[in-house]
Amino acid sequence: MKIIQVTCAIILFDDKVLAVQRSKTMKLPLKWEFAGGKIEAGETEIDCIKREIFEELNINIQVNKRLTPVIHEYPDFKIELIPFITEYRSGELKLSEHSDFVIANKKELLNLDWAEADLPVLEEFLAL
Ligand SMILES: Nc1nc2c([nH]c(=O)n2[C@H]2C[C@H](O)[C@@H](COP(=O)(O)OP(=O)(O)OP(=O)(O)O)O2)c(=O)[nH]1
Repeated sequence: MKIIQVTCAIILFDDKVLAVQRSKTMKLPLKWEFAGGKIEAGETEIDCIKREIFEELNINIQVNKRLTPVIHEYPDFKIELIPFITEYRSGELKLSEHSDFVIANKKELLNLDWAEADLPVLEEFLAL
C-alpha cells in the first residue's frame, strides 16, 4: 500500500498542548489528533507543517524539534506521521476544518480518543 506522508504539530502554549478533533465528515471521524496534513509535491516537512497549521488554525508557529516518525496502517490507507514539537507564536486561533480543540495538560491529553497513529507520538512526547 502507498504510504502517505503527513506532518503534525504538537503546539505548546506555555506548558499546555493543543489537540484538535476531526469532524464527523473527515476520515477517522471525531478522533483527536495533532493538527497537520499531507506533504505536497516539492514541499519540505517544515514548510508543510507551517502551512497546514496556518490553513487549519490561522496561527503561526515556531518549529523546535522533530520527533520519531510513525508508520501506521489503517484498514484503507497507510501513513507516515512526522511529528514536530512547536510553539505558538502569533495569530488568533480559529478552526477551519476541525470540530473542536482543547489546550490541555499532559494528564488531560491522555483522556482523549486519539487517532491510532498518534499514540506512539503522544507516548514519546509525554516521556520527554
Ligand atoms: N493531520 C493529521 N492527520 C493525521 C494524524 N493522525 C492520523 O492518523 N492522521 C491521518 C488522518 C488523515 O487521513 C491523514 C492526514 O490527511 P489530512 O490532514 O490532509 O486529512 P484528510 O484525510 O481530511 O484530507 P483529504 O484526504 O480530505 O485531503 O492522516 C494527525 O495527528 N494529524
